[in-house]
Order: sequence, then structure tokens, then C-alpha cells
Amino acid sequence: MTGLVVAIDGPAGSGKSSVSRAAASRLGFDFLDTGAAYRALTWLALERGVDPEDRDAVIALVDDLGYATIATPDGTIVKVGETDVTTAIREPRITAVVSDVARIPEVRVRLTDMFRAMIAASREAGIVVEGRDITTVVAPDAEVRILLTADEAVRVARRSRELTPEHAGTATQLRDRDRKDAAVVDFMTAAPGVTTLDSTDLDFEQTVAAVLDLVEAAR
Ligand SMILES: Nc1ncnc2c1ncn2[C@@H]1O[C@H](COP(=O)(O)OP(=O)(O)O)[C@@H](O)[C@H]1O
Ligand SMILES: Nc1ccn([C@@H]2O[C@H](COP(=O)(O)OP(=O)(O)O)[C@@H](O)[C@H]2O)c(=O)n1
Repeated sequence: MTGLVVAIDGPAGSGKSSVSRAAASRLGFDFLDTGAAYRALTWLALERGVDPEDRDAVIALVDDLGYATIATPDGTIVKVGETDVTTAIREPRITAVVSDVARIPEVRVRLTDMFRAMIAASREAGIVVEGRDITTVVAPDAEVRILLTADEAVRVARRSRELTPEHAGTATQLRDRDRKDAAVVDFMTAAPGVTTLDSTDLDFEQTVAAVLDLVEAAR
């Protein structure tokens, strides 16, 4: 039986993956980063020379994705078939086109089915699932539903700190990606029953604590 489901959505750089991962680890819950699957499919498209805007060709690739994640003490290993793509899916060439893959409706339906199966297969006391449409589409019945936000300038600053100087233009890239993604799923306003957690003025630990408080309140 699936345990407690914690669904977390929000724009790029709001802290979804880092905060969700830390919260899951402290709760002893599983963790599912749905963005990694959209990135993995994008990686496979580029690997096979498929244009990310060629919808039919991208949809056909879902059958070949062979997506698997392996939890380790140092983080999650992401695999496509036998290939470890953990690092490759974070490369700027993937980030630049992942929104094109993610806006294909059939891709979203297929990956949503896969996420639901992964949630159902979890054998821990609970699972933290993060993305853009988890509170609204993937797991609208989750016991805890959070929209994690932060002002755009703060999100850009957080992301810029992660990047090396050759990756200039973070602000423009992040804004463009949010705009493209928001045309497909509304993750800027909380759906009914979803709690908005604004981390603009919170540090990392305070944000994790706020998530843990919301989980405690639902238990
Ligand atoms: N509340 C916070 N205060 C300061 N830095 C944060 C906070 N939340 C996340 N971060 C940092 O911001 C960066 C982006 O967070 P990340 O989890 O990758 O966001 P997302 O998954 O929403 O794109 C990371 O380096 C993370 O450590
Ligand atoms: N539930 C989700 C998760 C990600 N995505 C797409 O996948 C991309 C990468 O997701 P991500 O979570 O790694 O994004 P960031 O953490 O880089 O903001 C997003 O820009 C969306 O286009 C989605 O459409 N729906």
C-alpha cells in the first residue's frame, strides 16, 4: 500500500528538488524527481538524433526510454536502459530544449502513467514527488500538496550560484523556460487545496522545516 504522498510543484529554482530531497530523507520517505524523466527523454532524443520538436518521433521514443532510478546515500542515479545519465541530463543542451519535449500532450500522459506506477510501487512510509503538475495532474489526491515559490530574482540568484561562468544568461534561460512551461501547466498559482510556500525570505533549512511542518499537520 502506498504511504503518505507529498506533492510539490513550482517554477525553476524555487528549491523543489533540493528541498524535497532533504525533506524525504529526514522523513525516511522515497523521493521522485519527475523533471529528471522529462530530461531523460530529452537526452534520448538528442542521443538518437531526433528533433525535440518532432512530436511523433519523440512519442515513439517513450517506449524505448527504459527509465530507472536507483536511490543511493549520495543521491539518485538516473538510468536510460543501461546508460547512467545522472550528470548528462543536467547539461545546458538538455535544459535548453526539455520544455519542447514536455509540451507534447501524449508524452505527458505516458510519463504521468509511469510516475503513478512509481508512486504505487513505493514501499516506504511515504513519498515526496516534485515537478510542475504533481499537485494538479499526477497526484491531485496527495495528502500534502505544496506550491513552492520564490521571487524570480531570488530563483535566478540561486541558480546562478550553481553554474560556472561559461553558463552566462541564466536569467534569460530560466525566464524563457518558465514561460514555455507555464503555457502547458499552471504552476504559478496554487490550485484549490494547495498550500503556497513562498521561500523568498527563507533560507534552505527554514524551507525544509516549513515542508516538514505541513507533513506533520497532515499526519
Ligand atoms: N530556501 C532556500 N534558500 C536558499 N537557497 C535555496 C533554497 N532552496 C533551494 N536553494 C538552492 O537553490 C538552488 C536551486 O534549487 P533546486 O532545488 O535545484 O530548485 P528547483 O528544483 O525548483 O529548480 C539550489 O542550489 C538549492 O540548494
Ligand atoms: N512534472 C513535470 C516536471 C518537469 N517538467 C518539465 O521538465 C523540465 C525539467 O524539470 P526540472 O524539475 O528538472 O526543472 P528545474 O529543476 O531545472 O527547474 C521542466 O522545465 C518542464 O519542462 C514538466 O513538464 N512536468
